[in-house]
Amino acid sequence: FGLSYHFYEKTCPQVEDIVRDGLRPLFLTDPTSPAALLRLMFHDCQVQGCDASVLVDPGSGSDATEMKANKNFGIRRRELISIVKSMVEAQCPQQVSCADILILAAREAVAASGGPWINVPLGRRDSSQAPSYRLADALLPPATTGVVDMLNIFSKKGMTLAESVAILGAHTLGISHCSNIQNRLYGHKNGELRAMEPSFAAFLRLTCRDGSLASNLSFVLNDPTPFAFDNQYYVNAMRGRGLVRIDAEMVSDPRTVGLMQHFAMNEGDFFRVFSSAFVKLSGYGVLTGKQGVVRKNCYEISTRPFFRRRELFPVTVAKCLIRHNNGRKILTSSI
Ligand code: HEM
Ligand SMILES: [Ca+2]
Ligand SMILES: [Ca+2]
Repeated sequence: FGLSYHFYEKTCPQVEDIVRDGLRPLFLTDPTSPAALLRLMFHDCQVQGCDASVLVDPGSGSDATEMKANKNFGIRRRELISIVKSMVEAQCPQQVSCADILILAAREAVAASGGPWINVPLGRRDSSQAPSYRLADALLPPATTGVVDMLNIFSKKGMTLAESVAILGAHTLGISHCSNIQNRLYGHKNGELRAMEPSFAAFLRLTCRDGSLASNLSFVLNDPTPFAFDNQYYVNAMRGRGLVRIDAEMVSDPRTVGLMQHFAMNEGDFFRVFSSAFVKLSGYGVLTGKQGVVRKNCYEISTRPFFRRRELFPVTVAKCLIRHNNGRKILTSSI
């Protein structure tokens, strides 16, 4: 019982259109949001699988949720998923999981930025438990991740070497905060500065001047075209302008440099391999069938399966009405 390309055929055939039409205007008002949603998908899938756990807010069954993890620094625009979810709920109540909406939103983020349109199977369910921020901090890769650890992360998701190099092409969108590249400028470890093109190193030092306060506020573009999903990330990295360690190290590691070069020259191949990598990442550790729940609000863990809530609904309303009327039985008789 896995994911399917026709999962909502009967229950919400228009779901993919709702997500697309809902997001496009939001992307226009904030062109940095596609990058945010693509990274959000990775950070969800990496912790307890693609189950929308990253969307859960504190105060709904767990007091310190994933977003409290240091490694989730820079994760933003989670509210877009809630906005789209409410659009979907209006047309197909209690059918579509937040986990599926999150994947569809990331797919739209890629397509709307000029990248490939990726056909993704659906049928994920939402977690009914929010993992602790400690688990997120343990599982999300640090900014200092090198090639060996990166390949380890993605081979666990069934990705080939080429797919692992292609999924990092997500860094064609968005930004990195200076705090995440400090190690590359002042660490002098692993010959990192030497590998960097000198004028780029000078530019980074200027943009990310020392000082911890400034470094959480200032940022650098991941590639020269941060709003366009293109292969400039690879072109840029091949020129010694890779930003975070993994971007730079992939052009010096013999296992990955050939693929970096290839994707820099062949955008079509990058798009194709990225698409299959995306499907593998988005299918990682998913809950399906009767596992998990379909949350009503993406930010709230529901403690009971949904049908139980619906059964309880009239009783709950009745109790509230009685309370609000100080026990007078005016309205309650109509229930
Ligand atoms: C070993 C793997 C990875 C490492 C070490 C890594 C590291 C980072 C770091 C340090 C940042 C900067 C965050 C900030 O300062 O706000 C970043 C940004 C980003 N990452 Fe990754 N990343 C990895 C894999 C991925 C994957 C698999 C995806 C998506 C499929 C992804 C998508 C993004 C995007 C889109 C941004 C820009 C976010 C924005 O503009 O808000 N990354 N990454
Ligand atoms: Ca998750
Ligand atoms: Ca780009």
